[in-house]
Amino acid sequence: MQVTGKIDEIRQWTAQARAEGKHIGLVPTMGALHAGHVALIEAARRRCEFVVVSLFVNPTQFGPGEDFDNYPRPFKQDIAICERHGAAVVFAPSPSEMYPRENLTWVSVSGITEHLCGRSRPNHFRGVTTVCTKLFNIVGPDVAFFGQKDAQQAAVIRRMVADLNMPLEIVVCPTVRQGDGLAVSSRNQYLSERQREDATVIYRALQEGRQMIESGATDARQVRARIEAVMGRVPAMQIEYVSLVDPETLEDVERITGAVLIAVAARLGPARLIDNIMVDSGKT
Ligand SMILES: Nc1ncnc2c1ncn2[C@@H]1O[C@H](COP(=O)(O)OP(=O)(O)OP(=O)(O)O)[C@@H](O)[C@H]1O
Ligand SMILES: CC(C)(CO)[C@@H](O)C(=O)[O-]
Ligand code: BAL
Repeated sequence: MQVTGKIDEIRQWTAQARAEGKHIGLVPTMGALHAGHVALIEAARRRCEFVVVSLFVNPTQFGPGEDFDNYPRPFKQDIAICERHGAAVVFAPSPSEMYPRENLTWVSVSGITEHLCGRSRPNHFRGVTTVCTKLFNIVGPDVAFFGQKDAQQAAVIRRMVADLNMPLEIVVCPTVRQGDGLAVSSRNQYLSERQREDATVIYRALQEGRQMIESGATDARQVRARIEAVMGRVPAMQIEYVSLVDPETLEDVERITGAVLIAVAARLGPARLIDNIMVDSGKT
């Protein structure tokens, strides 16, 4: 496995792989790799002969007061995980390699970025879409792999790629969970043992929402109230949002007909946690 922080170098390596007829898969990450990332790398390996994993804590997607400085960066461990799971290349640029000058050019998706996490993280998705565009331009992947855990991010990237005719396919992989249902996330590291236990209420609450819908509930307000009540059993849980939205437009739904995405965000001590499930009411 090769490792580089240099754009010129990764370009040479991917050009060579392309010339050899290999499909290039890209797994964009911010490092602190875990089972969720490993599932993306494995999905990439099944589809592509040449898998690039990027490790880059992207400053432009963090707002003031967010955890950019504290975000975990266990570089050696990440390299070992990529090697173990068969990546061909790790691309781990520095901030100055990615942003050598003041950035004046942004890629931003309107509409769907304004719901859910967009409300509390105003420039977040602009940072994500800009850095993903840069990564796509640098690596030139045939396929890029994202996780459903960040459902809004996946929807935004899909939309950007479609709207701008970017020549790659986006694959979204299912959320990897721990045995008790908690979605695996790098930010779970911020939780104390007690908070880690409390965090399991999020998935239980989502499951209650699923059961209500599968038992025939069609009023989104009622389902939301139930989810909030279950999460509220943990006094330390500060709910940011519980939303039932259309999976593509991410607009709130009032009456549940067909597929609905239930998405939540909450603060628990030092961590901001997000999770979601897709539920199909079977009604059209
Ligand atoms: N539990 C998971 N299951 C599937 N994919 C995941 C999971 N967690 C993260 N991913 C995906 O991995 C990619 C890189 O995400 P990132 O490096 O931000 O990890 P993260 O654990 O989501 O970190 P954070 O806690 O900062 O949100 C994203 O496409 C993300 O959706
Ligand atoms: C897609 C991404 C790597 C862009 O920095 C990041 O938002 C993430 O890790 O989900
Ligand atoms: N996984 C999403 C990246 C972020 O929260 O900044």
